[in-house]
Amino acid sequence: MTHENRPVIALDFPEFADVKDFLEQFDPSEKLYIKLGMELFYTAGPQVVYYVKSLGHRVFLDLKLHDIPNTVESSMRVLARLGVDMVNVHAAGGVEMMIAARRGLEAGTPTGRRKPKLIAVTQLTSTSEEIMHNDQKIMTSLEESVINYAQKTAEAGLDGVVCSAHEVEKIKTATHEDFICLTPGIRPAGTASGDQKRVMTPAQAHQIGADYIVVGRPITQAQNPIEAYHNIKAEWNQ
Ligand SMILES: O=c1ccn([C@@H]2O[C@H](COP(=O)(O)O)[C@@H](O)[C@H]2O)c(=O)[nH]1
Repeated sequence: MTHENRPVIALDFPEFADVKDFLEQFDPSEKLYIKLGMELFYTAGPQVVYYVKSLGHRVFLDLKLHDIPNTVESSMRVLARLGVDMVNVHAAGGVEMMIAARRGLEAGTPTGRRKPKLIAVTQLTSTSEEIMHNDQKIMTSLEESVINYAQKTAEAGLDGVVCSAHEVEKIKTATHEDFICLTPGIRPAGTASGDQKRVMTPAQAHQIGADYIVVGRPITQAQNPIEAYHNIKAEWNQ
């Protein structure tokens, strides 16, 4: 089991300048784990990755690739050159697509550089069982669907999954202890869930054995983001 002791901060901002403003609030000696998603990558591209890496932070590039295997493979080959620490795909793309993603990442990682971890999204943490039944017409329980995606991800040889903290124990049993469970949908007690449906506090996520927690708005929209980050980090490491 991995325990990444830093919460992964989701920087869902519209502009590169917002990233700079946010990161400048931290002591430069504090090394963070940053998640960059579609919003920033679509506006700022690789430059924002290079900037965050130049400050010595880790980067999870959360682009959730989901396309035909050939397209995913060639996109992963390109993403592998960026120097990020983790990337992802949607498990719904299927085993063949996930194997292609892995192949692309392996082929694209420059010699001597560590290959980024590759994980797959199971069911988004904004999805409830009702939404899954109505919109996706997957008529199993949500937990069964998540576990099925996790098993397919393991079969494809990926490093782990994105899931909610609620499913971590069952996923580890269905795959293996070292299979990464990265969990968004983290909400400290008393904070708004927003669009997230399957939520847990940092302390509960720790207790249940999540390997990574991802936290966005409870930090980035807090009155004092640095204090919010340190409180969540302390709760996660209790
Ligand atoms: O299932 C998923 C997959 C990815 N995310 C991403 O995590 C953050 C969560 O942000 P909050 O502000 O803490 O809700 C966000 O960037 C999502 O794109 C997820 O929430 N659920």
